[in-house]
Amino acid sequence: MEEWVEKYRPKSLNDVAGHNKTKQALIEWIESIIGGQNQKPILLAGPPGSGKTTLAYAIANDYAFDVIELNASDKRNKDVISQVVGTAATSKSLTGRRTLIVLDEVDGLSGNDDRGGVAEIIKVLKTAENPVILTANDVYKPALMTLRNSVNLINVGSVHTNSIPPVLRRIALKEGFEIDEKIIKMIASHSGGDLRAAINDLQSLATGGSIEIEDAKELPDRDSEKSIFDAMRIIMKTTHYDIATSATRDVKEDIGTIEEWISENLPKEYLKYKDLAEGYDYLSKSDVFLGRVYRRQYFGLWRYASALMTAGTALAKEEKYRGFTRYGPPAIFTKLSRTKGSRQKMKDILKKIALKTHTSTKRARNTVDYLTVIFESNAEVSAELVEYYELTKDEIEFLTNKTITKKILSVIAGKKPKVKKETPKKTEKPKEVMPIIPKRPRISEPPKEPLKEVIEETLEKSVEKADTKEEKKKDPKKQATLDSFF
Ligand SMILES: Nc1ncnc2c1ncn2[C@@H]1O[C@H](COP(=O)(O)OP(=O)(O)OP(=O)(O)O)[C@@H](O)[C@H]1O
Repeated sequence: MEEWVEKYRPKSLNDVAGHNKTKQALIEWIESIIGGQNQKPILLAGPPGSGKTTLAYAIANDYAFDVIELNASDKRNKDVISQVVGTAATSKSLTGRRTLIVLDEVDGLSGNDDRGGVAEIIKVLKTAENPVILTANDVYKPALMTLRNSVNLINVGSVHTNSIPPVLRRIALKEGFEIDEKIIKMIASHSGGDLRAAINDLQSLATGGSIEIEDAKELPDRDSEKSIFDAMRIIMKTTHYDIATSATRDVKEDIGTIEEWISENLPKEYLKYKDLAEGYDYLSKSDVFLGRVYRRQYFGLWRYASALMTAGTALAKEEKYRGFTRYGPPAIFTKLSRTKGSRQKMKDILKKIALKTHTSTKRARNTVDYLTVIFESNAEVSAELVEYYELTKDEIEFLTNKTITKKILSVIAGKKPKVKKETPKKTEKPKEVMPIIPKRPRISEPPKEPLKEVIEETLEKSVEKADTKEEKKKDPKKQATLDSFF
């Protein structure tokens, strides 16, 4: 399916929503270049999806320039850059038109990479005679400090919320579907000035069938925090290390949840088996690190887990997949919420068994396995077990089925003594029942002799004992010392 953001990318500056000052600055810049003046390259800096690349293409189109784009997915090494920016600079393209060079996502470059890093780009830009437009999200990265001096920096803000609805309305009209104005407004306000996100949201709602207001309410809010949907899109689409690792920076979900999201969405994006296998390989490695972090509290390993998860999976693909992908939340979460009731029931059963058998609930799982087999084969034993473990009807049914449960319960009912309905006759004397008094244990038997005598006798005995001990001590012959051994 074609991505609407590409399909409806404005061809002319007139179609670019908002950014009036930027458009004016670009027009003046290109006209002065056409007029033969030397101009520094332009660096368009602004949030994702605000239209930086679109602006570059639109101006090229309006002034009949061909575009050579080097985006982050291309191998922007020194040779490629100097070949494109350097040698092509003075010549016209095959069509005889001039060329505009677009270097996308320069904030993805690392400062000291000598094969296509910032230093190399600056060197090449100085020799470039063709106009160059660079784009970046985060121009204040330290790596771009020196680059900022070699360019004309234009800050492109996010698209104003009021400029978004007309774009969405136009797309809906061209796609031939009707959409409630309230939903349009909702998409616009959710987008937080990211027009690409707004168009993607519109497309994902439209491809889901009818566009309902309830669905629109579910849209991720991009205003407050970066949404997990954006993070997915960035990780799945980019082939650049820095961009991938920073994708999850402002996402509110924890790292474990992000891992589940990547795991869920990877096969939706990576259609080549090799890419997919490699992607999962990185994800599993990240999981190993994450396990260590949790188990051993080695928080230093955290960043390796995060890098393997984001950049590892992003770089696993050979090349970018174009086209629209509808990312979604991990199925495991919906499954868990669906099965919450039954998991709770199992927990209750395990707790009961664990309590009676003095084991952990983990061990009690084995008992459950045996129980289900016994329930199916022997109703009498089952009845005893059910009574012993104090299982309820629901719980028995949960472990087996309705018929077996009925059988077991009828055995239990049959065992219970029947309550006599007739009341005993008043004249009849109740039979005397001899109570069975258990024999007391010996220890607690009272001494047969009177207490006083017993005490006196014991005292006498102990005095005698002490005397003989004293005598023994006094008898030197009987005293064994070390000397006596020599
Ligand atoms: N101001 C705009 N007017 C009309 N369409 C826009 C505008 N901004 C963005 N879009 C739409 O969003 C898509 C993405 O925009 P673009 O690639 O220009 O964003 P960007 O600012 O370069 O983003 P990134 O920083 O992620 O590269 C475009 O293809 C276009 O469909």
